[in-house]
Amino acid sequence: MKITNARVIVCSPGRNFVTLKIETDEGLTGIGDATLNGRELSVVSYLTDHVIPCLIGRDAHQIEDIWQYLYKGAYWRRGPVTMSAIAAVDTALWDIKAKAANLPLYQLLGGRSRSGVMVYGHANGKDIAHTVDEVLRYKEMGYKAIRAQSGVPGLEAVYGVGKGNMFYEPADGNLPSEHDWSSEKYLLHAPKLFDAVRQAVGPDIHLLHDVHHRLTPIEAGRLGKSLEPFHLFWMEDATPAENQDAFRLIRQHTTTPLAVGEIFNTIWDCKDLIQNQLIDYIRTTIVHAGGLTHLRRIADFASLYQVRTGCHGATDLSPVCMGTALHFDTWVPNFGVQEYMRHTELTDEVFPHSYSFKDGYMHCGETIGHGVEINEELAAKYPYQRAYLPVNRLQHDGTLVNW
Ligand SMILES: O=C(O)[C@@H](O)[C@@H](O)[C@H](O)[C@H](O)CO
Ligand SMILES: [Mg+2]
Repeated sequence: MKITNARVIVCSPGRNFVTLKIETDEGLTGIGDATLNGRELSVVSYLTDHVIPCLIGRDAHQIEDIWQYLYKGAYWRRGPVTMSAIAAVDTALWDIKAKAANLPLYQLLGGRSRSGVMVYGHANGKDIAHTVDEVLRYKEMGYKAIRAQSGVPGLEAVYGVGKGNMFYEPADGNLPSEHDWSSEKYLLHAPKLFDAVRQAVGPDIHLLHDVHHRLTPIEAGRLGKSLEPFHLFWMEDATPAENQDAFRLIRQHTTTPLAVGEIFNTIWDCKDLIQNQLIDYIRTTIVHAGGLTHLRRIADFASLYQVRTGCHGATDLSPVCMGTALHFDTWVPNFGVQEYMRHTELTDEVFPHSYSFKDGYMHCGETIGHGVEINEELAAKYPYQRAYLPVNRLQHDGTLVNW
């Protein structure tokens, strides 16, 4: 089956999405997500100018060979732009292969390992009382796992605290908006938040928290220790992980489980973390980590060390990524949890899909392929709009820190 054409579709039904569509001489088509929040057009160019010309005429069935060809063939390996572009090709080809086999994608991976995919939702509040209300609202909706974030007294805007109730969208500005930060204020506040949340929600709900790379390793150790009484499911991105060894220091101080990896692109970003058992959950997902082909490789490696998966699932990953991740989650033996931030109704209209949510679990559906399509006519009504993620500065002197 030959690849005859490939096209990039950029749309912005409320936020930007980049989608690759591959066509074949047998009439089968497949789509893949290539969205890289705030840097979307660089992936568009990478695909259009450099990848698509190399795809035409290749056998769409040779997924592994095409993956290696794009990864090794570029000479310049890794990085978010390269790996998101490879991911889009890979996802579209898996979609095509599953359609050719007349099977839902998870069947090609090895079949079903579980009845449903446990997901966590986002409870965000401006203060502790508001976050507690939100956590209870998510519990009411059936969620078994809930991430809690709250505003910090004395800080104006804090990561994870959005404006609306269901749809949190951090890329909010034509230029990056500026937030202020104080680790001291946050470290005093977070244990109070989880004390209140745990008391209100009871012992059975899994609670998660995202630190968004904001602490030093020793501060993260302190936070993890102070959250131990509230038995979190995980503490995410406690410190930046360019230096994977930083997690050793956190580990020495706390038994709070650690998750990291939404910004990782390859197995090399998490190899040391995994083999030294410095983390409990790996957050890489389809789009930013080279597609299903590479994500599967990471997950298999992680399984040797009892590290479980917890795929990134923010709204800047399109429904195409979400749908594909749900097939992966349905199969992967060392599954932990899947993040689920709901897309808006308009986004769901642009990307009709067969996945669904019920009682805290998601189901990838039995549609052949990955089960997500794009309505190109509707997509064309919402052209690209520049939008950046915020930046963060220390409150007391304006030093730029991690957002
Ligand atoms: O855990 C998460 O979902 C996040 O950290 C993301 O919301 C992240 O901020 C965005 O994906 C950035 O584009
Ligand atoms: Mg995160």
